[in-house]
Formats: sequence, structure tokens, C-alpha cells
Amino acid sequence: MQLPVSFSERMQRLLGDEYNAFVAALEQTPPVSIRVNKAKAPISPGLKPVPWASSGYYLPERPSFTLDPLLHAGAYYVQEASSMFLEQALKQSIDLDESLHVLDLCGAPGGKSTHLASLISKDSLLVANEVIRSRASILAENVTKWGSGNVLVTSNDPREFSRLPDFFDVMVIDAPCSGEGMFRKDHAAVGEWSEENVNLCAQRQQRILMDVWDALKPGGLLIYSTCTWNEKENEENIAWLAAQEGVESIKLEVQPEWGIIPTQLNGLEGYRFYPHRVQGEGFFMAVVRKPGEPAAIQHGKSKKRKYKLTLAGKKEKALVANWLQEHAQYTWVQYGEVISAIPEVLFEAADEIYQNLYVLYAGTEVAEVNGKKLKPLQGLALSQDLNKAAFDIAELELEQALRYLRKEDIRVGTNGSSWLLLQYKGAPLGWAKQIGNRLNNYYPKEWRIRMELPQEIQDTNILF
Ligand SMILES: C[S@@+](CC[C@H](N)C(=O)[O-])C[C@H]1O[C@@H](n2cnc3c(N)ncnc32)[C@H](O)[C@@H]1O
Repeated sequence: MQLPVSFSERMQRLLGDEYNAFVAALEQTPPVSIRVNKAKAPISPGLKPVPWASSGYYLPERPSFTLDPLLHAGAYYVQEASSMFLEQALKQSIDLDESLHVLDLCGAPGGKSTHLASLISKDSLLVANEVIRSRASILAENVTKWGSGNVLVTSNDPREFSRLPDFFDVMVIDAPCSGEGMFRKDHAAVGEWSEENVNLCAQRQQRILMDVWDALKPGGLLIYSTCTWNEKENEENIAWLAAQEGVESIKLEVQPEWGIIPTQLNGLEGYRFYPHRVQGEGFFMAVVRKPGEPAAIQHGKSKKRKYKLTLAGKKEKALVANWLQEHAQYTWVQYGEVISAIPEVLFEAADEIYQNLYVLYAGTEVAEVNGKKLKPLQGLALSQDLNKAAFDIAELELEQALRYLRKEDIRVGTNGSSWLLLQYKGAPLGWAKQIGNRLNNYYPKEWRIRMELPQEIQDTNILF
């Protein structure tokens, strides 16, 4: 790999004696890691754990993930290991049993959003945002597959968050950056790198920080990360923010054997990940607290407010309520023909998000109403709270599951006219409508596997 000269000079200055080991590590095959959705697969796979993440594991080699139906079922997410350090940032800085409003501002494709969804309490709301619309759809797909039910996916420019002053307890800004830490995974990134782009990225990151700052509560946490190593986009930006806003830096405990390098600028802590030190890609993270007293958390519906969300009709609600477990804990809303379930304690906050932002997906999309007919939706099939007892179920073999996910016609030997929940190794994949012994495939067209299936399909056995 031909590294740009000014990049190499900087890295030599930063790493000193370790520079040669760093360059050698850039030539090695990147490690492969996954994060397991313990709500769907409550297991400890016999895999080497990522030391700083409770559900992160390394795989010995890269399988064809597309050919594992459990990935499509949201049973795990393929995520670079260094990024999973987010878990330490949260666990060491805030009580995750509290009910929190959390923003993941730069969310797509969804690694940190799905991680956050697993870490926060059921009474907490995650707003997973992505400004670029096409990428926001991918974020919504991954959030739906994860199936937590307390996430709203939005697609807004950072500046539009100023409409929500003092709203969030935690903000994660995984900023768009010059991507030096991805050189090993993505060789094209080396050719696209320039000092000028580093400067542009640093300026854009400052703009993003200022745009959303008012939406963070006094006393709230900001978790800032990039996948690059230059100081301008990292320590210097945190120092710049501290100079503007007087933030308090949060120091995290890192075990020496993790290989993470703590850094400091003007007394502000940061954490660096290098590929010769950790089994992961290049990464930087810093955690700061906004000055001021935390505002008291308020719940419940206020009497005076006019809501944007419309409640589902009693009749419709009665028909679908038992499709989710613990259905009494939800508020059922209807948007056009779609009935969704939003945790009742989050209704007020969710409505405020609807009033101010562009929402692509909210809570759990349960059913589509068409006159007297009800169609169960993909969000329900993939919900962690799906009440399987309410449906007929067919268990698929590997090849059948992949053909279903390709949206092909399959037969499973059933006969009837009801909706059928199709699952693989016990994990729901989606719906089919029985028409006699035929099945209509209702897997979402945009999500379908486009890859041709190989002649011989091998079970990847990643989880079980
Ligand atoms: C590093 S990626 C996020 C990765 C994601 N957090 C994850 O863990 O999967 C940065 C994201 O910022 C988005 N982005 C680009 N320009 C932006 C801007 N001006 N403001 C906010 N986000 C932006 C990109 O589209 C990209 O999805």
C-alpha cells in the first residue's frame, strides 16, 4: 500500500518506534467481527470475544454473510470491533437503567444505532438519524431487523435538531471523516485522501457539533468518534468544542491489555485505536459532558398538547393488539394505513420528534389496514416482542430460507389461507400468505438478496 507522504510523516511523529509495526499491520487482512442481538439469540457463541463489548465476537475468517438467513433475521450485525468501544463510553458515563433520550446523529448504516438499542433500557428512546435519504433507508432496514421497538429513524440535517432544545440526554456523533482508519479495509480510501480533505472534514465536524449542541440537555453526554487518526478531526476538535462551550471531559477506564491508547489535549481525554495494537480498525473516541445541571426527566401525557400522532381506532387496535407480547405497554398509532406500536412511556417524546423531524420508521410497524383486511408487516415479524403464539409458523431449511429472502416462490407443504410466519433456526424472517398449497412471498422487495445462490449452499453456522 502506497501511503501519502504527509500522512506517513504525521503517523511517524504520532507513533515513533511503533510506526513500522503500524505499517505492517495495514498490510494484514482485517479482522472480522459481529455483534450478537442477545434479545433474539440469547447465547454465548464459541467465538473469541471483543474485550470491550459484551456481545461482540471475532470470527476466524470472513464467511459469506449474505448467505446466512440469521443475519437477515437481525440475530447479529457485522460490525468492526473498535467501534464497539461505544459500550464502554456509555456504561462508564451514565446509568443505563434510567430512561434516556438518545440521539445517534450520523447513523447509517446502523452499527452504533443497533448497539445503542441493545444497551439502553426499554423506557429509553433512541433517535437514529441519517441526513442522506438513501442511506437513511438502509438505517431503517437495519433498525427494523434489530427489532427493539423503541427507536425512531429520522432523516434530517444536523441543523434541524435545533428545533428540539435540551431534548437529548446522550448524543452520539460518529462524524463523517477523512477515513484514515479505513485504509486497510478500503484501499480506494488511500487514493482519495488529501490534507485539504482533512481540513474540510474538520470544519464540517465543527459545524455539525455546533448545529446540534442546543439539543443536548445541560449535563448531557456527547460521545464523539471518527475513524481517522489526524489530530485536527479528533483531539483538536474536542479542544475547540471545550473552548467554545466549556465541556467537562470524561475519563474512561481502559484495561492495558486492550491495547487502546489514551491521549490528552488541554486536559481533555481521548481514546485511539491502531491496528498494530488492537484487533480492529483505526478509530478515535472522546466523551464530554455539557456544563449545567441535568433537567428533571418528565413522563406521561400532558393535557394541553395537541398531538401529531393519531391513535389507532379501537376496532383495529383490538384486532392486532395480541400480535405483540406485553401489548398493554404500547400506544397504538395509525399513520395512513399503517398501525404501529410505540412504547406508551415514549409516546410524548415520539410525538415531539414527529412534530419537528422527518420520521422514516417509528417503534414497531405492526399491520396495514385495508378495509376489513389486515396485513402483518415486516417490522412485526422482526420485532423482539413478536407474539409467535398468534400465528401459524413454518420452519424453513437453509435453501428454502435463502430462496424466500430472494423473494422467489417457495412451497413448504402447508395448506390454508392464513398468514404464515416463516422462520429459520427459530428466528423469524418474514411473512407469506397461503393460497391453498401455494405461498405468496411478502418479503420486502427492497431488502431481497440479489446475489445468485451457489450450487452448493453451506451453512455458515456462525451462531448455531
Ligand atoms: C462514519 S459514518 C456513520 C456510521 C454509523 N454511525 C455506524 O456505526 O454504522 C458517518 C455518516 O455521516 C453521514 N453524513 C455525511 N455528511 C453529513 C453531515 N453533513 N451531517 C451529518 N451526517 C453526515 C454519512 O452519510 C454517514 O452515514
